[in-house]
Amino acid sequence: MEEDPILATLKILIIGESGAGKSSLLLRFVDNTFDPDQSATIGVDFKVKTMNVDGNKVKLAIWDTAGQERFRTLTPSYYRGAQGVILVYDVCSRASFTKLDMWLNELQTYANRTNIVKMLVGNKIDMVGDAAILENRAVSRQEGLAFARRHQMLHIESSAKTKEGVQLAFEELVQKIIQTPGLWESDEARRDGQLRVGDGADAHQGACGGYCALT
Ligand SMILES: Nc1nc2c(ncn2[C@@H]2O[C@H](COP(=O)(O)OP(=O)(O)OP(=O)(O)O)[C@@H](O)[C@H]2O)c(=O)[nH]1
Repeated sequence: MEEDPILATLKILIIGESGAGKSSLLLRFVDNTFDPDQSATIGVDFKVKTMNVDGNKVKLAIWDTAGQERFRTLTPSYYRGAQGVILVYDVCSRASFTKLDMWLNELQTYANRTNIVKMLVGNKIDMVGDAAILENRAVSRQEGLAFARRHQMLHIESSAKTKEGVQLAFEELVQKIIQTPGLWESDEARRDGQLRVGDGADAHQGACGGYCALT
């Protein structure tokens, strides 16, 4: 049987504070594993995954960068050509949320596409799910959502540990990229009618109206 052609190859970045769970989200998404002793990223890591969104086969090149300043090198080339970015904070760390402005500034400085699609991910919700440990939460879901709206980002809360929200974060991001005209290269695919968009009038907004907040 003939395989579906790849509609596009997309460059996705993961940025955010050290320890927020960037590498863990990548590992969960690509290899479906979790390491409680995940070590800090030095420089840049890179993984490839093919996924299917709305019937479109898309190849993702996902770049995971070090959150720690001393391990950060080659910043401009890291950002160049990216169509999507996942901005990660830890729902138990106020500092990781406060630092989001800095990451957005860096993104604005180095990314060469103005219409890059952004997904804000509040990670480690497994740490706050139980009433007994509710006091761990440092950033409310509403606050995360409000920040995302202010900066035209999608928003999801996730756990790389339990898998919650991880697949959806990548899917929603890719769906929005594909639906953004001029953002990805293969315009021939649109003309040739290869591109399939989800059924229904709200296809442009994804499964959760453009701003995902898992309950
Ligand atoms: N409980 C819990 N722990 C997590 C989760 N995601 C990551 N961790 C843990 O948090 C720590 C930091 O995770 P990393 O994935 O290395 O974080 P990072 O953002 O890539 O950090 P840098 O590489 O330094 O930028 C590790 O001990 C992970 O196991 C999560 O969803 N839940």
